[in-house]
Amino acid sequence: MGEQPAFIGAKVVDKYLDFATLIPLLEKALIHFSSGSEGGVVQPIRTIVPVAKYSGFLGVMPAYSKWDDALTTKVVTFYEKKTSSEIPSHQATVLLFEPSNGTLKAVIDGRVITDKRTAAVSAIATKLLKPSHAEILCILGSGAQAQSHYQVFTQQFSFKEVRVWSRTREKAERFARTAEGEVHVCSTPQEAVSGADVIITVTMATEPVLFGDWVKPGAHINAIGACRPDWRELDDVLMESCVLYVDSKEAAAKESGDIVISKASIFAEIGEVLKGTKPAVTDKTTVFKSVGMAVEDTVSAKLVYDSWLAENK
Ligand SMILES: NC(=O)C1=CN([C@@H]2O[C@H](COP(=O)(O)OP(=O)(O)OC[C@H]3O[C@@H](n4cnc5c(N)ncnc54)[C@H](O)[C@@H]3O)[C@@H](O)[C@H]2O)C=CC1
Ligand SMILES: O=C([O-])C1=[NH+]CCC1
Repeated sequence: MGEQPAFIGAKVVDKYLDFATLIPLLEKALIHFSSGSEGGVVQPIRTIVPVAKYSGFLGVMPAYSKWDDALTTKVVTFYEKKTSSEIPSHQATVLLFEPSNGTLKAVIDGRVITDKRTAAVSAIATKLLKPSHAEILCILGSGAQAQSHYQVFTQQFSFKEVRVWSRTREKAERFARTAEGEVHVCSTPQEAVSGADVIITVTMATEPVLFGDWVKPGAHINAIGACRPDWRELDDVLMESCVLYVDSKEAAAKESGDIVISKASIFAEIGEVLKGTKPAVTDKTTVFKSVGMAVEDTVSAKLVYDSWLAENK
């Protein structure tokens, strides 16, 4: 038997995954992913196992990145109904392998990776697609992704006003209380969205919570939920009238009800915009529909492992 794999928990992951370091790595990964075989990313569509009895899902997300020489698989579970406030709706573990021989090098907490890399990718899309004078940020949802998106968006941009709406007002109020800056709690999603320049939808909704008629023309929307083909966050009016960007065309068209049900056509992957092969439209309403990609977990896990190794040699 060789050496035991390292076990890296959530606190350590959080310490090493700072957005300023993570964002450039994710930008490169998105470019590599959208460059076909030249990009050296091997990432099949994830396998999802429904656990219908408990309204849950288990996803397996493997990827290899030639440029990072990193091989991982994430195993993620997500449950529609929370059984306890202590157990997060999404839990994950990332396994990091030595690519040259397949040895397992590390077992890494994947929850913090999922929260942070998803928010960082939304920030990348927003930098490209937001209107030139973006003053009002609106967040629909108040869970784990709302937290990580708030963190990176307040770090990377300077909005004059941040609004939050959540199904349960008390949760929105808790979100506002624990936020570092001022957050205005709204009573309805329409109130929160009205006049907003950038909107983030981070809910477990299965029916639309954001309607095109409410959205200020030219706003940019990051749509993070609705990762099942029969789940939606955005209505047909918005999906049909926006310029639609995604992380992966193949995955988004298969996995998200926002696209499957509306049959909206995809304009570009965000990696194509970063590469310069597709334009960033900033004078029309844009949607970045994110479903989450394994290669984002790969580069995040490698950053965590390399930082951990440097301190624990
Ligand atoms: N695109 C990506 O890469 C990723 C997407 N996600 C998705 O992001 C969304 C949020 O995830 P987390 O913050 O981790 O979950 P969470 O469970 O921490 O928070 C969920 C939020 O959605 C709200 N919510 C639940 N049902 C709702 C409904 N029917 N209508 C309106 N609001 C509702 C809850 O009140 C809560 O504020 C989920 O849909 C999740 O699957 C999660 C990880 C990665
Ligand atoms: O990319 C990801 O890890 C997920 N996307 C939706 C649920 C989990």
